[in-house]
Amino acid sequence: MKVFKFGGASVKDADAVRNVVSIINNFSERKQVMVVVSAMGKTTNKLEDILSSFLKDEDFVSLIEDLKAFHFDIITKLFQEDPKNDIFKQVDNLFFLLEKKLEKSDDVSENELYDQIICFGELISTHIIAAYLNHANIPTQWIDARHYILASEDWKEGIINWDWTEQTIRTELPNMLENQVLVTQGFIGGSMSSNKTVTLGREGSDFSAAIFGACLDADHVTIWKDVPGILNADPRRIRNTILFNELSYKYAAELTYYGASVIHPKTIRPLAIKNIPLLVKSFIKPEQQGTRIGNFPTEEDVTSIIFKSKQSLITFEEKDFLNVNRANIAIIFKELARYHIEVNLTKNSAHKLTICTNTNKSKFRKLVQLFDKHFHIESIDNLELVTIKNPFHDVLTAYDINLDKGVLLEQKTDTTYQLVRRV
Ligand SMILES: Nc1ncnc2c1ncn2[C@@H]1O[C@H](COP(=O)(O)OP(=O)(O)O)[C@@H](O)[C@H]1O
Ligand SMILES: N[C@@H](CC(=O)OP(=O)(O)O)C(=O)O
Repeated sequence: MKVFKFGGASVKDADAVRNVVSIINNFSERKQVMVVVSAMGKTTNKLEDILSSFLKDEDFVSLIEDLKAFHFDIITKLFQEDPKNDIFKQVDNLFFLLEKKLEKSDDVSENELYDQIICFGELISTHIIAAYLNHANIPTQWIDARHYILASEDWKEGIINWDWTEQTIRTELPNMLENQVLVTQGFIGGSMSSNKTVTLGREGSDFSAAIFGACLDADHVTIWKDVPGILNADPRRIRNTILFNELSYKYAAELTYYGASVIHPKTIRPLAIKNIPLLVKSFIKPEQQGTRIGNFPTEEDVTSIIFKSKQSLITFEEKDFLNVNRANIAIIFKELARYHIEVNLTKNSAHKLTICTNTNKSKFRKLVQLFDKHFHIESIDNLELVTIKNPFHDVLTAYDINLDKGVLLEQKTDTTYQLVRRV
């Protein structure tokens, strides 16, 4: 069996959905294929705006209306010859349920509410894709990922219960895959302790595809993108990029760790453990090979450039003229792990520990609360982490990487050059 994952860009309008259906038709046997789909276009960002307006007591209803109109426009175009198709009622009902969830309650934290609202993007898109596949005479069943992927109630970044998830997927899905296409949501799972939704981290649909692929021992997992495959840099940032035909799991994991947004960082591991190939292919030119990620030799001499934006440098400076020592470094790192604060780069000197991390104001406030007694804590925001794998002399000039606004931190090893710059 195989798993196909389609992201927001691949289902952003009616033509895009038609293209997805033609890929499923042409590149699968209409069975033994599990299709994992994200929310359409920028729907997840729109849902975040709706939630934030609701929390600020601003007008969120008109934002819901806009999002509903966006989806209705797509289904009206797709089901022109079938205006009575059930999908119209289903989408209407999902928007009704979305509005119902937006009711003030003191029992529900903002993060928990976030997950109950944000999941609607994927719920709506998968209903539409499944209905359109059936409309195109491709037998398809919609399934609810929350019944198969179980996660902890770490809202916004649920941690997978692998044993339960693997057992359920293995027991229930193979039969269902026998003679039809299964369509399900990326990015969402069900809670282990209630029947609530838990999301798996922004852009986490790739990870969902890897979970299904690993649990079903798939022949391969294909992620369909708007680029020809994995390139040595984001083509939106660098001209004349190079396509990797083959890439080792290790190198791919490294690129995603440094911030290559083309695949979610959690995607590689479950597939690498089972040696399941991960293909990254273009939904614009689906007949092209794309990139195959597997157990290939590491690419020692390819230069790759990765930009990770929305970074902050947080500095912990000792208040008592004590040096930053092993003991307090350990305490700081323990708390960073507890609050899921990513450490993308570190530097320590006699009195200071500096970390480069993803900007997150509320997590920063938490750190200040925790460590204020012993440390002066400062954050510098609006930064970008640039990582160059296998750099060469003059690499910055060659790739036109401009440092005019200032570099705050720089680190070089034999194979990797990293710098944090202002943007
Ligand atoms: N190394 C890279 N190779 C290819 N694409 C990259 C790379 N780094 C960043 N990207 C960007 O990732 C984008 C695709 O990811 P994304 O927009 O998240 O897709 P989707 O939402 O459809 O899953 C590309 O359009 C490209 O600009
Ligand atoms: N819709 C979610 C999950 C996701 O993975 O989306 P995409 O595949 O479009 O990056 C998000 O935007 O975060």
